[in-house]
Amino acid sequence: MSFEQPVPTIVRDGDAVVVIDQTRLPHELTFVRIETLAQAAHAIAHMQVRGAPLIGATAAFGLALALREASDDVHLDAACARLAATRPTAVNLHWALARMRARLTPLTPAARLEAAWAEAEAIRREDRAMCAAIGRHGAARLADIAARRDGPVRVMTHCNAGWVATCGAGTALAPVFEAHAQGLPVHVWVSETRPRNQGLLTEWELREAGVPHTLVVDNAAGILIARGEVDVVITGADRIAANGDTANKVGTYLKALAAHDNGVPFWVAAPSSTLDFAAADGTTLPIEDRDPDEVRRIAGPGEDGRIATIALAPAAAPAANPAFDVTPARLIDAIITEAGVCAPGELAAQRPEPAHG
Ligand SMILES: CSC[C@H]1O[C@H](OP(=O)(O)O)[C@H](O)[C@@H]1O
Repeated sequence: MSFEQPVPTIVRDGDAVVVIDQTRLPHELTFVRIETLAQAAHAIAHMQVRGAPLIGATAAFGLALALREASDDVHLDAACARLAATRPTAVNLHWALARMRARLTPLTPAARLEAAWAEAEAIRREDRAMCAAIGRHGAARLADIAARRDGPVRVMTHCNAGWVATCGAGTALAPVFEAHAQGLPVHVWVSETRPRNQGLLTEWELREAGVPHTLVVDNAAGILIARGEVDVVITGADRIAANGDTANKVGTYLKALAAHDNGVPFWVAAPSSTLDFAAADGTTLPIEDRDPDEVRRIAGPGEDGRIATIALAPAAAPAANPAFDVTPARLIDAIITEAGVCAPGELAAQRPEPAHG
């Protein structure tokens, strides 16, 4: 029995879409009903919706919502620009908008709304299938590791690339969920991933799925790897350049360095919608700088159980908040996509065909 996404992360409901509000997780599972372009853009920019593949799907549905308001070329272009401006690093957002534009531009304005809903749903459905394939390919590699050792396969993750970040079973976590579903013993070292602590979403997903795991601070990664307590590091990706250089949540690069220094395999898992063949290498990948207050402040349930935000550092503390970094291909041992597992240098063979023409 393969692992299935427990709760839909995005689903159409009439003339709206309903998404999980990830800013309330892992403490509260709540939903947001998105009815307009503005609400879709807000949800992406403020990370109510997050995770490269889910950002792409949400932008696609956001375009359909925009066309409910008006479907002429000027409005279509303005809506694409507004959604594209929400977050720069996850290429899935820009891939989805380009795919939607290629599908809609040739149509008459009157035919665009129905086609937009259909194309957005196709993107959602295809991402679900891509996650499942990544799970199968990755689980087979985890089984290879299991065959060489006693005890559970010990996986380290970074940030959250689980089912809440996608339209399906996840990317970096999909092999873990699939291996666990197949009865393969695994244990996951879950890095909290400051400053937004998306690792707490990973902890929640794994706990709900009954997968053994241990939550650790990001800075524990080095000693765990050096001690030989990690068999493989698996992360997601937000944008993978043609040579395999990978932009992912800040801190990924440091884990890749520690893994490389200790001979621990480092795998990146992502659907082909994360591949950016327009970027020859990682030197041009856009890195999002987010509000420094995300470094100074943190949110969580207070004594009364209500979500509160507290200041870890004074407002006067100068802070910087690069949200991603770039891991060079030389530090990556394998890239897992829906097409299979390859070395970074073999990505060209996985270049997807254009969706329309
Ligand atoms: C399958 S999620 C991929 C990727 O997206 C996350 O970034 P964010 O939480 O800012 O949306 C993280 O980098 C994941 O690895």
